[in-house]
Amino acid sequence: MGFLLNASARRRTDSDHEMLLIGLTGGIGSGKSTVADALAARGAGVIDTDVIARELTEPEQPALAEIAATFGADLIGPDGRLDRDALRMQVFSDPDARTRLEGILHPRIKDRMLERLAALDAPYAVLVIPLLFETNQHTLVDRVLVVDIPEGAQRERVRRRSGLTLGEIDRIVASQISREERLALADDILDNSGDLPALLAQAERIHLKYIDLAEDGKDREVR
Ligand SMILES: Nc1ncnc2c1ncn2[C@@H]1O[C@H](COP(=O)(O)OP(=O)(O)OP(=O)(O)O)[C@@H](O)[C@H]1O
Repeated sequence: MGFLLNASARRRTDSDHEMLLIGLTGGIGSGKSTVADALAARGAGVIDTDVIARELTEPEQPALAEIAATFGADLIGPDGRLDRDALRMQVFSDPDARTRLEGILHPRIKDRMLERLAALDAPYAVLVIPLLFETNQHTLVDRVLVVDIPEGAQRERVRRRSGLTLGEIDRIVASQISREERLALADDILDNSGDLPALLAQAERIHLKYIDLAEDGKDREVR
């Protein structure tokens, strides 16, 4: 067993992997995908739960049939594809609906994530989980890496990319854990208030740190 002696091991509860597990999270538009791509390019094993959620709701997938049965067949277009915006609108302001949707997707996401994790060959693994704290999945990982962004820059970047209105962005931000709470729960923080090169330089440093931690874990295993 590796990683039992570092501070992060306190999180090792309902999961027991040999590989160092990093949970990567942050608010909407904070830069999670950018960081995940940079770490993957360095050799980290990256598993993105948003990507898995999209795969699970492709046409013909069992989860999609369950979503249609629960939320209405009109969410599926004539091409068999899920109308993600319509579903988001339905669950966004309705906590019960949101819980039902999570009940359909989360167990499947977790299964697929663990399956991919078992197949990874990498020095450490990064699980990209946007709602890591909100869904209590920080108990799954050894360390939590938060990408932090000030609210002004966050609104601006999301607006530029998504076409959401500022009001819609504010509602999404308000539905997530606060920036302060997220930072308080982080083990490692990347500050994305600067430009892209500044973020990538931090990603490089954290990658080297994780390589070291992964090596330490292996050493303890051997001893
Ligand atoms: N430091 C930066 N300077 C300028 N643009 C940036 C910076 N970091 C990220 N971006 C841009 O901001 C947008 C959001 O970044 P990214 O997609 O990595 O965030 P995310 O946290 O994965 O978003 P989401 O929560 O929507 O999945 C992207 O268009 C990205 O290229």
